[in-house]
Amino acid sequence: MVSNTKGVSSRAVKRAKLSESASPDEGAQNATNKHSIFTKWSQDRGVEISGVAPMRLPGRGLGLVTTRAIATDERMLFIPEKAMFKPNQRFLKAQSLERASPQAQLAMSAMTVAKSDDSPLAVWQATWPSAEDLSQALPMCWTQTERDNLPPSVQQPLARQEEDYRKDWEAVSKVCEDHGWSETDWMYYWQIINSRSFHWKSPRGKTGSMVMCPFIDYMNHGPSETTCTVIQGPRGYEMLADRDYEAGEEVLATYGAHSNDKLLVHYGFVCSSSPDSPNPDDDIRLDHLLLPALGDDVRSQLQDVGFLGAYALLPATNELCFKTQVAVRAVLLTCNEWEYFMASGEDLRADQTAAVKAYLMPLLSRYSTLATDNLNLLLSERPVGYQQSAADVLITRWTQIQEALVAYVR
Ligand SMILES: C[S@@+](CC[C@H](N)C(=O)[O-])C[C@H]1O[C@@H](n2cnc3c(N)ncnc32)[C@H](O)[C@@H]1O
Repeated sequence: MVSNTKGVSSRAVKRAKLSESASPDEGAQNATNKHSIFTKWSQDRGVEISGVAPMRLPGRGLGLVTTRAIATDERMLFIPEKAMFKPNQRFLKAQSLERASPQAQLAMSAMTVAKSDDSPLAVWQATWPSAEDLSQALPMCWTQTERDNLPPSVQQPLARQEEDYRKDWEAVSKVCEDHGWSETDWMYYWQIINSRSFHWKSPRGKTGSMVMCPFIDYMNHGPSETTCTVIQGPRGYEMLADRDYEAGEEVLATYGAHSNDKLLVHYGFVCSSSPDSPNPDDDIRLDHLLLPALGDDVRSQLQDVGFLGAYALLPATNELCFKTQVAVRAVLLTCNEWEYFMASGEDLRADQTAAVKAYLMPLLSRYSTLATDNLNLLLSERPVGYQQSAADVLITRWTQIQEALVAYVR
């Protein structure tokens, strides 16, 4: 039993379940209604909303937009703990799922409620993306052709996500079978939780848990230092304006200092980033180029000092990350020189920046060729086997990679 979802008016539920009509105007009207109904539903549960409202935004689903001018530090949202949807520990215990991952526990709790007749979450569910929206956006659901075009740096976080998904499915598959729910049903709720949950640590509890928070889950992501502040207070989450806003501006929160590779895998989008306006959180991973080039001895030396892997070019500063600089110097320098650089960040004798760049040039040039080939294929008139949305996001990511490489080797 999830206490914070009790008592929803069944009239509101039925209204929210109105199917979207064939007429575009009526469809738009219903879409507006379901967001108004959910806004009221959230307020009835103690969510405080001031000066923001949900709005459909091109290329990013729904987002929160200011309805009036907002001053720096003004509170736009407050989500009390009582309005949060939490894992249902009693149900999880009864199903022997206490040891499942926090994501699996929350997804299973949400699915159980959402699939019940007259679901108390129906008003909220009506505002979530559809299974089709998710499968178009998330690489884990893409066809092999689309996945083959992903940059090599995306493969590792994708493999990790698939491993997490597989373990969670193994943990819950029997419970799903008992309830007559398919893996496709389950995957939808797993993906919803993956992209819409928060980590809440109750001031009363010893441990934290993953939760869902109504209304604030409309908020789209922006890079670090460019977004509103979401803080956890003793009674709930607050969202404060980071600057003055005019009416009609989108307000963003940051989901973390994530690279675009990670955003693509977990959330199905990439932030804009170009040499003129780089994303401070982005990096262009170079492991697939550098690790094979280093050789066994150097790799083992780097492993000993904790510098093996996670090599990157940083588009925001047009520089190589420190680990990459250490790794290439392990090839170029004597042991003393290398250790001096590792400890001080400076070269003992002449500055090795140009030598490091010269070492990397053939590798980066190979990567640039791969980016060009993939872009040519995606930009060809009719790339076979690609959904438009997958092709678009791949074009964006490969262009970012290509631009960062060109800016560095210039
Ligand atoms: C917590 S939800 C935010 C609300 C969501 N836009 C919706 O329509 O329900 C997270 C999802 O929003 C989308 N999103 C968030 N930030 C975005 C951004 N900066 N650009 C494009 N899509 C974004 C992604 O689909 C992501 O998985």
